[in-house]
Amino acid sequence: MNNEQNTTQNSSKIISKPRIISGVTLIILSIVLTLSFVSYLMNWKADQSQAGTMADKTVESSNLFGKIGDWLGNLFIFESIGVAAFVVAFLFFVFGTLVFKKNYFKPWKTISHSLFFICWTPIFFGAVTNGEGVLGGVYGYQIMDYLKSYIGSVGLWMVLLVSFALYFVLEFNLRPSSIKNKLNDINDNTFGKLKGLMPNSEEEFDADEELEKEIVPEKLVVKETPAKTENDFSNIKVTQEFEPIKTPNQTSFKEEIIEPIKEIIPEPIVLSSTPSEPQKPMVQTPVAKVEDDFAFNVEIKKDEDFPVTSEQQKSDDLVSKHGLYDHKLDLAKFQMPSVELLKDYGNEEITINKDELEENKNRIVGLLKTFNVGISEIKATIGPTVTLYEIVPEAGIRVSAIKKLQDDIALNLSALGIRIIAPMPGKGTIGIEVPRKNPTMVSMRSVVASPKFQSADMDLPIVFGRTISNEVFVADLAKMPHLLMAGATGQGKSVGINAILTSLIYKKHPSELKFVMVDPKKVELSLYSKIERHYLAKLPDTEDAIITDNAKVINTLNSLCIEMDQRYDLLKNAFCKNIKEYNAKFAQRKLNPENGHRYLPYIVLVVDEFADLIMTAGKEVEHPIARLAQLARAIGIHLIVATQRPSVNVITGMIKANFPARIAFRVISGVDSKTILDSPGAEQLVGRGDMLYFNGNDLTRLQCAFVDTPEVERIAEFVGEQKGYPDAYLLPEYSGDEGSSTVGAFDPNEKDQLFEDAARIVISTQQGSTSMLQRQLKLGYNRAGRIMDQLEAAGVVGGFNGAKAREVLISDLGSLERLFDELKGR
Ligand SMILES: Nc1ncnc2c1ncn2[C@@H]1O[C@H](COP(=O)(O)OP(=O)(O)OP(=O)(O)O)[C@@H](O)[C@H]1O
Repeated sequence: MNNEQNTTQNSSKIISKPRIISGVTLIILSIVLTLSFVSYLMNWKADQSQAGTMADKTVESSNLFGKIGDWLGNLFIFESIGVAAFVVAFLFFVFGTLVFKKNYFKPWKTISHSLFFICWTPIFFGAVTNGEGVLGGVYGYQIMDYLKSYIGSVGLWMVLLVSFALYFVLEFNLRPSSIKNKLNDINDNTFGKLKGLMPNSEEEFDADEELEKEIVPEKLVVKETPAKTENDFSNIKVTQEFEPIKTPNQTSFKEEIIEPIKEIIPEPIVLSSTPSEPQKPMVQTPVAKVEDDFAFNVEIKKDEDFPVTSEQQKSDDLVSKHGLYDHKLDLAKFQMPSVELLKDYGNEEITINKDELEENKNRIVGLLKTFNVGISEIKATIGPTVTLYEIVPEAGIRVSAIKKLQDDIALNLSALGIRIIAPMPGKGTIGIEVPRKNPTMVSMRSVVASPKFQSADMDLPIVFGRTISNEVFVADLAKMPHLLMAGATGQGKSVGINAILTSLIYKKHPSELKFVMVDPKKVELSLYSKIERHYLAKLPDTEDAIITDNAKVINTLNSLCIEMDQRYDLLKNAFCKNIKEYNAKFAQRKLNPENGHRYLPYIVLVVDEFADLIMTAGKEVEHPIARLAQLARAIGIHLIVATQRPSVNVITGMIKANFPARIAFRVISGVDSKTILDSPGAEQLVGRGDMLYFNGNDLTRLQCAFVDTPEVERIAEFVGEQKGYPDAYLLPEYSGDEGSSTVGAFDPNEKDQLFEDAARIVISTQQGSTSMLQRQLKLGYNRAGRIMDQLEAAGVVGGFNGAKAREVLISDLGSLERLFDELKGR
């Protein structure tokens, strides 16, 4: 009471008087009720016989609160809910504390617990006592009786037990795993540690608690003074530590208490027998001992322990019902081409011509001598086209010194078409590549059939040919992620493109890969038109999938940009980082096709003569190409761009920056080689598929595999004759600067926000170029194209003019402002 009053006084500054009064009243009421109930339970038999004698002064009640207490006990306990009446008293107390804004109890939790016990306890005691006594009250007995008559004794008990179990599960959120955890916690309990010491009487229990308090600081002392010596430890008076718990039961305790102390600190004492030795961390010993006594439970959460989202459940159900989505299903019977379709060019084994080897060796050694480069070792590796002579210079000759001579040596050997690599990357040698007199042809058949290619686990595997050590060379286009090919005419570029396309067709199902082919020469890729409905992609409403008209290339490239943007949106909505993740998610049926999701095939854009395209369409082509090259990697669009003319106005800085992987066939000059590879060497190649492959880091000399036109034809026919899709893969429609497109009347309501800015830029620069708008206003191609159309409709610029910029129809900004006013007035 005093405490309560104190509390009340302390908080009276912030709690209003009525609150204090009602809070105190409620708490007093709860105390009165509790005492009345206790007293009633002790005397109910005697007091009940006096029921109804409230007004009679002569009749005395034995209840602590007299007749009122008796009446309260009778009302709440006997006539109502039996011992559950205590819960009512408790609720009064709870409300009292709440009035004082004390949150000892969580109100809703307490009320729900209380309500359960107010309902459940009377029925339970009613059933246990079968109505005898007051434990269940009249209410308890009657409800129990009612239930019993309907569901029988067994049913009644089941209801009681199940409701009790449910209460625990729901109120305490009990699950088997959490029960297990709780049990483990109990195992870990400190009382468990002192299992053997558990006292029997309550007194002993209290003493044990004291012991716990004492042990904890003792442990800390030990931990914090690891350098203690024997003398130090002698200061620890075990008996003193436990002095406060000396009770009448001390003797029995003493034995038991000292035992754990011995267990906890024996080692440090032993250690202290060698005082000079630094003390071992004593912490370890007690920990180890404690572990001996207790089970150490480690719980590893399983997948089932984590909540399964409804989305996941849905996809799991779909997968279990239909299996994973199979993108090949539309062309389930499609047969991949067999190696037999490729021509067997006979023996491809490398023959060693010893005379040739000797002659070359002598020539190299002789030449190096003239430059005072002594050789301590020379090794030859014979490849299909060239033999690599690796030279280890004599001791004292630095590779850097030879490197300086590189150009002189190359000049002297250039007549032979020799390439010098000084030093060989990663080796302390100089490499000299000398062409073989009788090179061995590398057939496409041999490389396609090679285990290396057959087992290549890559997204877009390409088998280029063989390395200088006759090894099959396979690379992943998806990782490059785009490829620039250059080489003088007749050096094997077209064969190289065919080798790439053939590799991909041999490895990829039509549902996984689509080609967009641009062939300004009109004849190089025409063979592939047979596989239009299998492997090609095209713009809607176009007849031929293979694009030979440069004007159409711009539309196709812009359409690819739209496809790229759409794919990025799909990936974003699916929370995927790349096409692989996206397709895997789609296969697992986690993406709903009704939301636009679809299986995304890789798209490979092949441009056979890029120089021609740049010359005719200029920046209109360069920009979408650069944009695709910059962004398309993650969404599975890869570019292969080939050119005969590796000049800087074709292979611009922008193109080069976005094409880290490059191939150079033989070129005319070292300058061309530098343009493609950033280093000379391609001019020393021997042609006929001899090539250098640069992956951004290393330069590798390769002999490109040879695939002849009839072979490509056979493959195309084999694929083309099989059932294909109804049409080629349709790219998104592009309604940009098309020559044929007609631009409607100017609609001020549909005017782009940047319309006026764009018009001012066009007038001040007098250039009607969409790409210029893109650059200046930092717009996407599509939006810039739309603005250009609006400018045309408003009469600012003229119509589409092919590769050239549009004609600007207004000469000065003043006239433009007048036009704006006029447009506003419309
Ligand atoms: N990998 C190769 N192995 C053997 N011979 C080859 C190889 N590549 C090309 N050749 C030979 O070189 C010739 C020209 O090759 P290709 O048609 O590929 O050259 P190109 O660079 O495409 O020429 P252009 O640019 O004029 O079309 C082929 O007909 C073939 O005889």
